[in-house]
Amino acid sequence: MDEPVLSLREVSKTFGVLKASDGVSLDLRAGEIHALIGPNGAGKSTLIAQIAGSLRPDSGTIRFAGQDVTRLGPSARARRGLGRSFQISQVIAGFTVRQNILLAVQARAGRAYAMLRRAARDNDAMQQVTEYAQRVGLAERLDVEASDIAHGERRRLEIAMALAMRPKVFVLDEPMAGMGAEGVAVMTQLLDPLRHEAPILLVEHDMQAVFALADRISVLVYGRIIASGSVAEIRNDPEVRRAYLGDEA
Ligand SMILES: Nc1ncnc2c1ncn2[C@@H]1O[C@H](COP(=O)(O)OP(=O)(O)OP(=O)(O)O)[C@@H](O)[C@H]1O
Repeated sequence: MDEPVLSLREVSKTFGVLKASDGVSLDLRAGEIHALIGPNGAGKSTLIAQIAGSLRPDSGTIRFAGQDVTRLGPSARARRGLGRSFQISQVIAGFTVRQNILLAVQARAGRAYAMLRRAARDNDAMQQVTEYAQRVGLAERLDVEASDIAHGERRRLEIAMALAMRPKVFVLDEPMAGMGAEGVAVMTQLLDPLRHEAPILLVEHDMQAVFALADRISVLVYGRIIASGSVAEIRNDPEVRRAYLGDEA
């Protein structure tokens, strides 16, 4: 089988006496959605920070696209296509939807923020902005400032921006957070086909969405992966039910 796009081996991180990551091994393969679930404080954010490069593991290795990136910082990883592609802070509130997506298109092209005005006259870039907006259902909202759009629209804007960056993997940190059932359904439909553009590591608390989307699920508890398998395997795993899922399975 091909080498996984992203591969963690025995990654550990300790804060004082607390083992936030305790020998975590995890693979993300081409074409898949791999969900990472677990209770609050299990160490999901700590793991994402180590994947993004903003936190250095104490031990273990992180390989990405065939290279050991364990010692690389966030920007070196981002340049290789390992973007932490789903951060709320990445949306600029005072910019319109169009300007925000354009920034992501330009960032991928490696051009600076100062080029924004000139880029606005760049037909190719503007064409791409329109296409990304259409894909996430924001074509009618292009001229609205990001601060004036609804929460669900903002999350869809983040997806458009993540798409525009064309990363080699998507690391999605709770994309359903704060959404009602309808928003979750819309977002689930949006994310579903994305796995074919780049595999997705999906950290998410909404179990309906996880069960609908995941090819594989890993369960993190107290910094350790206690189980990894298909949706059916995880739903039926007695230890997972006890530690996390309870009635939701
Ligand atoms: N910089 C830090 N210094 C000390 N302890 C930390 C630090 N970052 C995280 N922790 C601790 O590590 C543990 C794991 O936290 P983390 O935020 O990774 O969990 P999580 O699974 O993302 O939780 P949630 O689902 O609530 O976001 C927690 O006990 C947390 O208090």
